[in-house]
Amino acid sequence: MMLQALAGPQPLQPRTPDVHHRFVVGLLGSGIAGSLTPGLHEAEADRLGVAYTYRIIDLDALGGQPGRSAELVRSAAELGYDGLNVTHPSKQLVQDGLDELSPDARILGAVNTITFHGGRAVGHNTDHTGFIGGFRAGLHSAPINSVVQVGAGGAGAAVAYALLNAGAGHLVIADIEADRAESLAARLAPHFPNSEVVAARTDAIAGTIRTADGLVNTTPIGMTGHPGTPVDPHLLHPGLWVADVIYRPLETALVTAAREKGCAVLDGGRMVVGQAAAAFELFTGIPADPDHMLAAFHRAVSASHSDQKDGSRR
Ligand SMILES: NC(=O)c1ccc[n+]([C@@H]2O[C@H](COP(=O)([O-])OP(=O)(O)OC[C@H]3O[C@@H](n4cnc5c(N)ncnc54)[C@H](O)[C@@H]3O)[C@@H](O)[C@H]2O)c1
Ligand SMILES: O=C(O)[C@]1(O)C[C@@H](O)[C@@H](O)[C@H](O)C1
Repeated sequence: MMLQALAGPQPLQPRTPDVHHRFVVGLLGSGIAGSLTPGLHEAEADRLGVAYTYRIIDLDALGGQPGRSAELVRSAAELGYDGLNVTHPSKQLVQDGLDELSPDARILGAVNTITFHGGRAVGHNTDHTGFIGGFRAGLHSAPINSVVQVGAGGAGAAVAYALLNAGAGHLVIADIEADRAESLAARLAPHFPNSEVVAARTDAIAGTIRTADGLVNTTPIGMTGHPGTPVDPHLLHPGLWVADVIYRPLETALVTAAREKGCAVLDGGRMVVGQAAAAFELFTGIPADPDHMLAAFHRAVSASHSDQKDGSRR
């Protein structure tokens, strides 16, 4: 399918609210059974008195074929869904099922939110707005003149784009797969002529971290099943803010080490809440409140910890 770009800058285009409508949306991806995003949307809909159903469209349960992503987008449109969130491994693959892409999603080459308004499937990206909204809420006016980012995958692209959009002056991107960092830096640099975006080897960022304003982890290192820290904790210093996008767990080894060093710290919770709040507004046309959604997120995290404790006692 030939994709059209939406004309001009178009951050978020909410639809006109309709109080009598029951919204039906879903999350398309693999390994999503434990995702907290459906619960975040439903809690916000309940709070606002909006009739809302959020379904899981789990590729694993459908035979595990990521190649079906675009076909499933078209099926959801035919079935009357109002929209979809999209996650790994489908954020690129769904694009063949779309009519249009927002300018941001086009630059990022990744879609995490699809709206089906007026018979057109439009791909958006709320990961980058989610990150920067959470960053400003959690770290306030933290400086971004010089930032080191480790990880240049899907989340890394969104975070780098968000930081550059917010005016980052010098952004160093490192990835264990050096070509990923190079291609992300090369893709973003032309869109931000007033910023310096460079790729660096992971073993060559120590000096930059010592003088940087901030460090962001967008690798999976520190999430459940991927223990450790993406950089040597000895490089952290009190003048550095540290952000981690991982939210399972919220308290990663990097977050803990950064707190111990006296760094200002942001965990991955606000980004996941921010992407969900922006997607909710795109789906419904009704503004979501990120603070209420953050509270719902923390309740869900606590509940899942209690379930795990109960399970381990049984
Ligand atoms: N908070 C949120 O809203 C949010 C959103 C998306 C992803 N995430 C989290 O972000 C993490 C990354 O997800 P993704 O979709 O970008 O994954 P991805 O696989 O697309 O990208 C991860 C990147 O990290 C690199 N990497 C791995 N180990 C490394 C190391 N030791 N040093 C340097 N680079 C390394 C990989 O080469 C890859 O390029 C996951 O933990 C995911 O759960 C959080
Ligand atoms: O919470 C998740 O499961 C998500 O996968 C997180 C992130 O990938 C978002 O872009 C998706 O909308 C939802």
